[in-house]
Amino acid sequence: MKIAPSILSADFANLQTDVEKVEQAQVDMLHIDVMDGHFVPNLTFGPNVVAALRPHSQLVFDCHLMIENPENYVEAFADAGADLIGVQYESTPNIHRALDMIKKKGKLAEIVINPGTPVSAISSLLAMVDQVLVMTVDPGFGGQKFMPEMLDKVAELAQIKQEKGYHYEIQVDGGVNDQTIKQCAQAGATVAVAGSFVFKGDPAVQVEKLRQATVEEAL
Ligand SMILES: O=C(CO)[C@@H](O)[C@H](O)COP(=O)(O)O
Ligand SMILES: [Co+2]
Repeated sequence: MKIAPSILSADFANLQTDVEKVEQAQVDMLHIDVMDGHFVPNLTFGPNVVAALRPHSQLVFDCHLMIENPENYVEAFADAGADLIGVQYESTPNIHRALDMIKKKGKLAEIVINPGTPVSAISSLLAMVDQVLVMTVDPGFGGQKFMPEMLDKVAELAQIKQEKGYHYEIQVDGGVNDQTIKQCAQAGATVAVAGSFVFKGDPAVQVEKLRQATVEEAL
């Protein structure tokens, strides 16, 4: 299981330091939650923050765009240094165009589904994406409770991937801690985002707890 700390719960006054801490913990990617105050009732970072962090980290930057009409911002995030760009299925009538633009910019493309969206809604997009993100909370805030009923969607995506020979990673995001990550791994998730759990203590210790939990699950 890959680990992707979300900087939504980092210390915004010391963002560079917190990014360096998770990088030293050898995590697999850095999850950057972009919110516009329209698609979700919260505001966070724009491409300028991504560009500011880029020279300070070698990590894969995984930008989770919780914004309306993300196709208008794909280029800006790609140019700012995003490696993987996630767009919410619910955020635009032009979801295929948004994914296509990400790929044309040479970046990894991710489709994200909210708790109310079934896997069947994105079946025609699965062949083209590098990652599918199953939200395990309603998007907008860190520190919410994990929704175990979303795990059926993770299992469904794992089965489709195997049957069709698709290559996407299956990411879970929201309420992931050293207990819920075990259920995610069991259902077939391959990448776990964790914000409040990682930054509520020493990130190195917290990341190790997540790793240990998935190792135990595999035994
Ligand atoms: O996309 C989101 C929230 O909308 C997430 O990436 C959160 O940042 C996860 O936070 P925790 O639930 O792990 O605290
Ligand atoms: Co996120």
